[in-house]
Formats: sequence, structure tokens, C-alpha cells
Amino acid sequence: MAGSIYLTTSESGCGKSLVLLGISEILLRKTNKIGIFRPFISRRGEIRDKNIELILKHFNLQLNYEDTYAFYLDEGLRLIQEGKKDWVIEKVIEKFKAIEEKCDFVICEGSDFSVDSVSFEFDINATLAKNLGCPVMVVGKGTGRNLEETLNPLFLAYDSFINKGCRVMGVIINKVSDQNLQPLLDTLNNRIPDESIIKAVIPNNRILESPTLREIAEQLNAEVLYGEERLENQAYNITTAAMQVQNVLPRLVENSLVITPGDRADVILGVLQAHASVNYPPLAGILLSTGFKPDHAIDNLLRGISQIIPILSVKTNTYETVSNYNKIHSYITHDNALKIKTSMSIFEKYIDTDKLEKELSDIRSEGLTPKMFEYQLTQKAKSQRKRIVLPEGDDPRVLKAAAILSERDIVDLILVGDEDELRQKANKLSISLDFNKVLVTNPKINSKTPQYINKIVELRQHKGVNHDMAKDLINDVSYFATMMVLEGDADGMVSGAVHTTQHTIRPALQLIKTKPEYNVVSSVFFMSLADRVLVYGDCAVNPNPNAEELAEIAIASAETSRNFGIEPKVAMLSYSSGDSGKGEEVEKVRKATEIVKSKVPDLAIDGPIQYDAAVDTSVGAKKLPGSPVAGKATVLIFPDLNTGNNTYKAVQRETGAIAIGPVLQGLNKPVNDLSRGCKVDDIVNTVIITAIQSQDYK
Ligand SMILES: CC(C)(COP(=O)(O)OP(=O)(O)OC[C@H]1O[C@@H](n2cnc3c(N)ncnc32)[C@H](O)[C@@H]1OP(=O)(O)O)[C@@H](O)C(=O)NCCC(=O)NCCS
Ligand SMILES: CC(=O)OP(=O)(O)O
Repeated sequence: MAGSIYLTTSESGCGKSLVLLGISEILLRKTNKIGIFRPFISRRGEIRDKNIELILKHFNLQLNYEDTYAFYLDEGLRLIQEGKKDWVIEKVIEKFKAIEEKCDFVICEGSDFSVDSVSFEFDINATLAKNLGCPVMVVGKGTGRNLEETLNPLFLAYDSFINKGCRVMGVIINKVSDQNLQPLLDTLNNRIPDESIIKAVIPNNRILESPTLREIAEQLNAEVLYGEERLENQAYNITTAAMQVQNVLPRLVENSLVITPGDRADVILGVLQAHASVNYPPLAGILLSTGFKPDHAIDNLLRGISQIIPILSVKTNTYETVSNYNKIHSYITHDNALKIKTSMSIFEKYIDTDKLEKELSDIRSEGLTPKMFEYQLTQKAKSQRKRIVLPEGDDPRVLKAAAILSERDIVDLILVGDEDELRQKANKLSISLDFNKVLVTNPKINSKTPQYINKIVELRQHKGVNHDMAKDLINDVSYFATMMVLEGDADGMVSGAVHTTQHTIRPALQLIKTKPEYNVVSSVFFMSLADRVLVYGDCAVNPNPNAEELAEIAIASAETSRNFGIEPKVAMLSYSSGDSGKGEEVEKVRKATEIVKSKVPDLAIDGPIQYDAAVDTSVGAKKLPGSPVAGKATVLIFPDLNTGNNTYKAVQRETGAIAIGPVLQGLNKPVNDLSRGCKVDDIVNTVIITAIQSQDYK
């Protein structure tokens, strides 16, 4: 997976393009496969997003412009207000993933903070950084402000990212007056003492903050009357010339833009003369207000001047023009070599680039975020479509899950039940399940039922099962659906919303049986926490596994974890970390760990280890220093079902984590259980997992 960073600001106009350029330059020292991605861009007619263009063109990146952003900001805002936030996040992840696949590192640039949607943008940037698993770099601004005014919005942004659980890797304040540079840096260091976080303060720079005449023309909608070829001139400031020419001349300053009404030919000519004179400073251009343009004679004169500075015309009066001018944003564009060069040298000077380079190269995806996990599951399930049977077709949650899954077109569903009854139930509950998209099968009239009965007799007669007994068994939906899977009429089964685990999985244990390399069927839950996905095993099947069985559960759970994109680091849980506690149960876990180590020497595993040492870096470092797992475990193996089942339920209920499972492992064909307390989303997720598992079976 590529490395990534989320570059965002605390408000508009912070000048993050300078930081964007600087980070890109540093990344390019290591790889030329870098990418830029923006979840939201502002809509500016046909004009492309300036920062995306800047990076694509300046660094000559081979990416399609259309692939580098997900939504226009107004569109994203509307969708979220319509309650489609999850869908928006999903789309952003989808496009981000597509860019990520082509790159070694992706810089994800947050939204631009338009005036109308500041709080929305705060929230969505933090949510996206979190869901994309990117560490965050926050940029604030100091323009024309005292220390407090500068720091308040910055720390508000910083805190909101931290509170959302994001890792902030850097805080930069840009556009700071010289006298505020050191005090701001001191405050940053005091308030954020963590030395691994990059902190920097960058001064105002006239070249970067001054708009070009082209930008002025574009943003004021001005007509360019003369000097088209010199639109890259930059206006460092403005001189409003509403007085007579002799009073204007002494007020002219270097590279200023002179704003004057369009009928003031005296001022236009005087200013042009001043620009040509060694006794006055050179000027950037002239902006004519009020819509008047030079008349024929003056126009003739102006056209005859070679190398004339740009003269622009707007319809607004002088006061309005000045006020509009003050709202102009100056960008660093790909064709402005001076601004790019200036940005790079400022970045080098004010940022500890060696430290930044190191931090950037240390960034690797820190585990799978819940949304990424969900996204990957959906994509994988869709890549090879499978048929999943749901024996509890008349449960309202199952009907709702079926409606969602068929609407999202992820798998082919088979519901067990009577079609008329299911239709009536769905109608009554206003569940919009399209029955043309699902297959409903009734064991009582299914033509395969006799075949299933014979097969049960064949497989279970050594246990005393005769034809009549098998006929009874097939009336049980768990047996019927299990037989569908066994006989290849479905690729997997999900049940347990109504029936107990014992009821749900016993037919599979008896008929489908374990894979040759396994002796026990066990289970895992994918615990989708706020910021990562952990794998818990076994919380559903084996009440009291012995050391050999526990070792097998650990190996199977590590394999399931890897199959679903989570790098296994296995913690064999106990009430002891290393030698800290004694007892039979501790010895069982120790023995199981040794068995796993001898069978799978490459697997990162440690045990016995306590839960806190397994997941908390500082506790892990204290209790088991040097452990390959302590503090970063992704797979947690409980010593018995009592501990496992209660822990998963406690975490699920107390933290709001989504528990996907129990996902069974070790069976010859995929059958998965649900908790009777499951929600519709749990069923959806378990069906998707089952479909993916079934892709590995022929
Ligand atoms: C898994 C469980 C249902 C099996 O119970 P059971 O059906 O009474 O078990 P039995 O000993 O009668 O075994 C039935 C068959 O399943 C097999 N089996 C049982 N447990 C197995 C396992 N973990 N792995 C593989 N096969 C297993 C047996 O070998 C036996 O096969 P056979 O009939 O061909 O000889 C039982 O261990 C159980 O209830 N576990 C706890 C489930 C639970 O309540 N979880 C909490 C909520 S999720
Ligand atoms: C998995 C599990 O604990 O199932 P239930 O809640 O149905 O007992």
C-alpha cells in the first residue's frame, strides 16, 4: 500500500500550495511515482483546480486530471446534507484507492474552506483523513493578525483532528510577519511538545502573496485592453488614483497597480510616463474602473507604445473595484516559475526538510481503517460474484439486508422460505426488496430436496441417521441451506439471526466437515473499531480448546486475517504477560504459542500476553520489551470461549464497534453464523465476507 499524507488548512487562504510543492519535491527525492488527490475541489467554471494542475504539470505526473478529485465542494455538501455522507466517503475512498494503486505516495489535499461551509469542511476533512488512514499536516496563517488571532483557528483545527483520532504529523503557520515568527514558533513548541511532530513558521513573502495581472483579470472579470503579453507582472500593492496627476505621481510605489476611472486619460498617460521614467518606480499595470475606456485618439496613442504595461478595464466604480481587488486570491500556478522557485527556497529555509523527509518515508499505512476495510470487502466480493443462501428469509433484518445487498448488486442471494409470505412481509414492513433480483426457495417444494435427503443419509448413516430422520432434518432450514452449499447449489450460507450458534453450525460440522489440514472449526470476529480493524478469535465455537486446538485457532485466524488484507501480528491472550503470572491456563497459552512458532516460524506471534500489552504501545514496551507483537497486535486469540465471547460483546456494546462475524474458519465450504442480536449491517457484512471466502473454493 502507498504512503499518504492529508494536507489541510485551518481556514481559507493559508497558502498550502507552498507546502504542497515542498512536500512533493521531498518525496520526489525517493520516488517519481507520487500522486495528488483532492476529495473536494471548488467549482470555478471551466477552470481546473489550480493546485492539482500545479503538481501535475510542474512535476510532469502521468495522472488523468479527472482521476485526481472526487467531488465539487458544493456537490459534496449537498449530498451530505441529503444524508448521503457514507456514500460520499465511499466514493472518495474509491477514487483515492485508484490513484494509490498507481503511486508510491499520495498527497491528499483537503478542501479550500469556502466562507459558507467552514464547520462542514472541518468535520469532513477530519473524517476523510481518518478513513483514508492518512497522517495530517495542518497549515494555518498569520496574515495581518496578532498571535492570539493566528493561533486560535489553528489549534481549533489541530484539536479537532486529534479528537477525531487522526495522527497529526505537522503544524505549519504560513504568511507570518517577521516580528511574530519566533513567538509563534515558541508557542507551537510549548503547546505541542511532541518532538516527532513537525512544527514550522513561514514568513510573508511579497512574491507569493502578490497576484499577477492575469489573476487580477480572471478574478475581477476584467477586459484586457493593452499589454496582454505582460500579464505575468505581479502587483505588490495598489495606488488609487482619483486625484490629479501631479498628486498621483509622488504616491506611486514599485510594482503597484494603479486603479483609476477609465475616463482619466491624464492619469493613464501620466502613469505610463512615470513607468518609463527613471525618476519613478516601475509599475505592474493599470486597472480602469467605471467601464469607461480610452477614446479613439488615446487608444491610438496607447497602441503605439511598445512593451506597454497591462491596462485592464472593469465596469465597477472605483470604490467597489478596490474592495473587489482586496478579495483576490493569489495562486502559485504551474506556469509561474518565479513563484514556484520562491516557494521551494522558502520551504527549504523554514522547514526542517531532513526531519520531514524521514517522517514521510516512515509513513506506511497504519493498519486498515474501517471504511477502507468495508470498501475493499465490497470490491473483492464484486470481483467474482457468488450465490449466498440465507435460511432465515422471513426475519425482518434478513429481508432488509437482502434489499441492501441486491440494491448494491454485490452478490446473488437465495432466501429460504415461501415466496408469497416473504413478499407480504416485505410489503408490510415497507422493505423495498426487488424479488426479481433474488431467488426464493422453499424446501417443501424444491426439486432438489429428495437428493439432499439421500445425501444426508449417505453421510450420516454411520451415526444412525436413516431416511425418515433425514426427512425430518431437511425441514430444518439450517440443514436445508447447508445441503445447498454442500451440493453446490449455493456458494455459502449465512444464518444465526434467529437460531443459536449450535443450531446454525452443527449441520456444517456434521456434513461439510473440516478441511484436511484442520481438526477444529473455529471463528473470528472482525472488530471494526473507530480507527482500525482487529481480528478476535475464537469467540463463538470452541468452549475450552486445549493447547493444540488453541494453536490451530491462532494459525487459522492469522490466515483469515491475511486473506482479508490485515497483516497478522498475533497476541495469545492471557492474564499474564511473559512470566508475570502463573497458572494452568497461562501454561496452556504458552504451550500453544510454542506450537504455532514451531509450525509457522515466520508468523509474528507472542504469548502469553495481556490485552493492554497487546494493543497499547507504551504498556507493551513496559511489559514485553522487544516483542514483535506487543503494542501492535492485530489478531487477538482468547484462551477460551468464556473470555472471547464476553470480551467481543463488551467491546461491541461499550464502544459502538461493528463486530463482523462470527466468521467460521477451517470448514470445507463457507458457512457463517450471526449473533441473534445482530443488526442489518452485520448481516450485510457477513454475507460479503462469506462471498469472499467462497471465492477460494472451486
Ligand atoms: C460447536 C458446537 C455447537 C458443537 O456442538 P455439538 O454439535 O453438540 O457437538 P458434538 O460433540 O455433538 O459434535 C457434532 C459434530 O460436530 C463435530 N464438531 C464439534 N465441534 C467441532 C469443532 N469445533 N470443529 C470441528 N468439528 C466439530 C464433531 O466432531 C461431531 O462430528 P460427528 O457428528 O461427525 O462426529 C459446541 O461446541 C458449542 O455449542 N459451542 C459453543 C457455541 C456457542 O454457544 N457459542 C456462543 C455464542 S456464538
Ligand atoms: C456469536 C454469538 O455470541 O451469538 P449469540 O449472541 O446468538 O449467542
